[in-house]
Amino acid sequence: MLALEGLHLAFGSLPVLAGIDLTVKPGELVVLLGPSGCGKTSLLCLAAGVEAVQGGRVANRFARTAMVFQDPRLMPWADARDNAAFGLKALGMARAERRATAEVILRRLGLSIADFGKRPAQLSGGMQQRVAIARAFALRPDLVLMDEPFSALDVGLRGDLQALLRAEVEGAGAAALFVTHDITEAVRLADRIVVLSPRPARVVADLPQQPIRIDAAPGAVFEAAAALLRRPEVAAALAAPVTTGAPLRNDPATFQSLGMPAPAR
Ligand SMILES: Nc1ncnc2c1ncn2[C@@H]1O[C@H](COP(=O)(O)OP(=O)(O)OP(=O)(O)O)[C@@H](O)[C@H]1O
Repeated sequence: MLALEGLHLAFGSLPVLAGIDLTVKPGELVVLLGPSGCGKTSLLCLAAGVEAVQGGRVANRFARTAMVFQDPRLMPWADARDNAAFGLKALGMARAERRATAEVILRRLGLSIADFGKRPAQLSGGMQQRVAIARAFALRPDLVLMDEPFSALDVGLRGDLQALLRAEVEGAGAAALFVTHDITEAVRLADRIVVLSPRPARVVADLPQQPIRIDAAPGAVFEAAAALLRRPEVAAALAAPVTTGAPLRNDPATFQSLGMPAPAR
């Protein structure tokens, strides 16, 4: 289990986290949803141990933690296969086995054999992000920390990668803490959604979700997002209009206000 207890963080005089309590249990996909700049990346860096704890406690009892960033951070001189295999050398795996392991995961994530030998500059943004996800899952992590890994991608591609990511997390039996400011992404992925307030961040809601089938109609995603926004504390944290009691119209303008495309009629 990952347990964050009473985390406080400030950068100089700027308070960023104001007492965060959060747990991630084995096998659970927790989405951390909050407005831009509220401190989500900082929280993830504390959980990963790359930011020093100032106040509170981080206890990570998972055996192996991997991280995926918004920017794929691939080695520009290495091909897709060597990038995906990057962490395996440190585990003492021989080169042939590293490459074979990377190929299996790259294939699962939608790369073809013709792509394995390409360097990042020869791959699209979406393919680069697939390689970054492969690099993380090649380690066979039991916890994956993800910082808005799809936010630079266009909407259609994001849907594909969300589906692949969920399959990968479930296939590995891993737990995941996934940061986003996109409510539709949150409802598509989460077993649990933890909502943060604007900076300094506090947890305003911690809500179990009925996971939506990844191939569900856009209307189902809309309904789940709307249900979340009917909670005043969530709407306030995300600076969305409070929708309590008000009928949500199933029209393109309503979808647009939620940052998602309207479903095809
Ligand atoms: N190393 C740093 N030094 C000083 N200020 C920082 C540092 N890192 C982050 N900040 C500030 O802390 C606040 C929270 O940043 P953080 O990146 O954690 O937010 P976020 O919720 O991930 O934002 P976004 O959704 O835009 O990615 C921001 O105001 C940011 O400018």
